[in-house]
Amino acid sequence: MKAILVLNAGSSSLKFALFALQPGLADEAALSGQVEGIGAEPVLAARDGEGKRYREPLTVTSTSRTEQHREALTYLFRWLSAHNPALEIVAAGHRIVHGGENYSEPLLLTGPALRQLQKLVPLAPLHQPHNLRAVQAVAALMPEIPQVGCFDTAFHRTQEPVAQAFALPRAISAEGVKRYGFHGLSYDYVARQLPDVLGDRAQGGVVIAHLGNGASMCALRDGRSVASTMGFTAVEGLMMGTRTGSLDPGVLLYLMEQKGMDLQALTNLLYKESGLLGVSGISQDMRTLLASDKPEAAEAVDLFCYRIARELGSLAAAAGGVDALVFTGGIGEHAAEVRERVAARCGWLGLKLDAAANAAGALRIDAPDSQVAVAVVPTNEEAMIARYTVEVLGL
Ligand SMILES: Nc1ncnc2c1ncn2[C@@H]1O[C@H](COP(=O)(O)OP(=O)(O)O)[C@@H](O)[C@H]1O
Ligand SMILES: CC(=O)OP(=O)(O)O
Ligand SMILES: [Mg+2]
Repeated sequence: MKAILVLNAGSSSLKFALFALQPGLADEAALSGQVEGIGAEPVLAARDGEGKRYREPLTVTSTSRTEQHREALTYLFRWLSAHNPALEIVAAGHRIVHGGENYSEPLLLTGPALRQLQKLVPLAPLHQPHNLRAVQAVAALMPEIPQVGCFDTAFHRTQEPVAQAFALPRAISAEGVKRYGFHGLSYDYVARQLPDVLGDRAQGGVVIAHLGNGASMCALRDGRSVASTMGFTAVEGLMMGTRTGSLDPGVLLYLMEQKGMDLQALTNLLYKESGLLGVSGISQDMRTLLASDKPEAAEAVDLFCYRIARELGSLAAAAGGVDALVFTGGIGEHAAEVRERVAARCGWLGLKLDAAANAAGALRIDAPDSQVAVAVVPTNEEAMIARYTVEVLGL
């Protein structure tokens, strides 16, 4: 059977999925998984449509993250052809984090488009280079198949100009220095489920919190993005696994002037050394922090939840009121304690959780007398990419 290969390359992981090409493409992949721990000790973990699980460490020859990304791709292609003899890959779809000013729809990746996208690498250093490397690797190994790029920024292009603007001099804004927003494929997928989960409220003011390793929130009205916590790069907004989120820019000036920190040191600080990892000094992984009894871990989790509640207030204003709050992403879907602690700070909105439903990870977790609906909707960026790939190629 023919299949679509989906690749979603992150900073330390390479997620993949194979979707059988059939009428009414299923959200369930025939085979999916990820190579995680790239840059350290990469491991491939996967499961097939029948639920059979695979887990194997990769033997890599290099310790460099970039080199290991390359090795992971080669390993993955070999592994895929050994494990899916019945599936013939006829097209590939990729998550490309930054589409910049020009790309607001999924598109067939050609040489000129790839050169444009390469220019956006400095705007998404943790993602864009790996996304594009995956496209090159597929082109080298399967030159005959078409490849489609799906952009994380695209979903937010419906925002009004005022929501995308920085208060910068006009000449700088005119160069495209504005708020783009990210996690758009995730918001797109979740937004399409909302009518079933929320009924009429789906058309009202809805805030979706995508809480993964990277984390952001998006305000929607009539199912479209009106505002987002992430801006020009994927470092603005919420506190994340290793990223600061919003930071007074004066802190950067201070660190440059008083501590002599240069561009590389500040980039590492903003993207890799801060967030849950930096504040706790223990881990970037929410599971580890929730299980820890160290006060530093508790402080990190508390700041994470506080920042979400603060941003909810801001997004409620942008959306002209909030009828529903929706959690998604690894933390949003699985960490009941985080949802509970965020909700506890949002009582002023008339938001109340049903504690038992929340602990059970139910789809709707608001209490009967809550004025705001609260839901947990698992995201599926890979299924969204597969659908767009089929659409763009007319398969
Ligand atoms: N059962 C769980 N409880 C708490 N946190 C979880 C659980 N499962 C996953 N997470 C957290 O989800 C985060 C990763 O989210 P995910 O959406 O998979 O990230 P990515 O941005 O890499 O796609 C990690 O912080 C991890 O600890
Ligand atoms: C844009 C972004 O932050 O993505 P991720 O959550 O995959 O790191
Ligand atoms: Mg993610």
